[in-house]
Amino acid sequence: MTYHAQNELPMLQVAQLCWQVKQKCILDNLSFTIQPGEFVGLIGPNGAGKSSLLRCLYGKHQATSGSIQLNGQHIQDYSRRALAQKIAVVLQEPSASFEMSVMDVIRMGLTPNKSLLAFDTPEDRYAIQCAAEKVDLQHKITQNFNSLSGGEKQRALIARAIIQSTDILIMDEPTNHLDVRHQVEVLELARELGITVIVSIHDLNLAAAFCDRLILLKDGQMIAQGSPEAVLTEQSLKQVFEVDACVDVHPFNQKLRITFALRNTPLPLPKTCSTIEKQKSESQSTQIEKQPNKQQQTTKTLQAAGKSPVIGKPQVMHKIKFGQVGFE
Ligand SMILES: Nc1ncnc2c1ncn2[C@@H]1O[C@H](COP(=O)(O)OP(=O)(O)OP(=O)(O)O)[C@@H](O)[C@H]1O
Repeated sequence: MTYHAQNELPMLQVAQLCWQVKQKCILDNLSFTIQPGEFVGLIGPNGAGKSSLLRCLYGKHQATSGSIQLNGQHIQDYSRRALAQKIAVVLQEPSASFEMSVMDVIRMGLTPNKSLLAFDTPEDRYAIQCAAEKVDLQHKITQNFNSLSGGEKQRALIARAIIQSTDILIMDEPTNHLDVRHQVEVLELARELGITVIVSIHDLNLAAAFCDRLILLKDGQMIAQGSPEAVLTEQSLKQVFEVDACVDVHPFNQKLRITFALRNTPLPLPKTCSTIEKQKSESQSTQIEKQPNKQQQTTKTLQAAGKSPVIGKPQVMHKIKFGQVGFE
């Protein structure tokens, strides 16, 4: 994270932000600040409000109450063009399909800073070429954007954001369509830009590896914010995602490593087996009282399970004992 003087004005200041749709509260009283150069991750389960919060931050949604200030000025006081000069946005799915080449899509990043009728300068063409190379699409620059794979589209939109040359980059699940190498590369790329990055992300290991700070949301409320170490605890993950997680340190990069288990108790035996186990233990307590012989015990267990005893086949008992199969 870049150094910030203690009293430096936050780049973004969000105060008691609420956003409602038809009386339903989607974002509930969120307050936080973001400093220049910070890499901030929004995390939380599906429907937590990550995309809604990002949409408020880049001015697509207007807050129902509360405020968002960018460099000390209310976000709704910026014109669309002025906002596009400050904030670049990479969305999960492009809202429009672009019947144009990759080069033209990337070139769109230049428009907030150029007049509409201006021709490309050699510097513009160089910037487009460099941005395409950065996202590893230089060989597809003339291809139609709509014919790209999901991951390639995502990278083209990131190239468009790169040449927009803004102070803030907002990305909504930018790693969604990407393979592992490109996931890491996209986040590295965003980090290398040295600008403020706000990213919603589901992969908590990537969030821990790349983000300076995390904001953990659930049901539109902020559950925690702070360093990955402060936010990604086993308790908070259990509370928010309802899964058991093991949080330790990755030996490669010394960043947090999160491993999930859906349950921390052994899987229950199949119903037939556990029923039989229960009946068996009841049978055993009966055995202590009455001391029946082994054959009587077997018969009693099988009868309790509603099955006919098969005398002279002890392997059936063996199967019951180890819970491998039922009688079916
Ligand atoms: N325009 C809208 N109208 C009605 N409900 C909406 C609208 N936008 C979002 N919501 C609701 O708000 C909640 C939060 O949605 P949002 O997309 O912000 O969550 P998210 O954390 O980004 O989820 P995911 O991880 O699944 O992308 C959801 O219940 C969603 O259905």
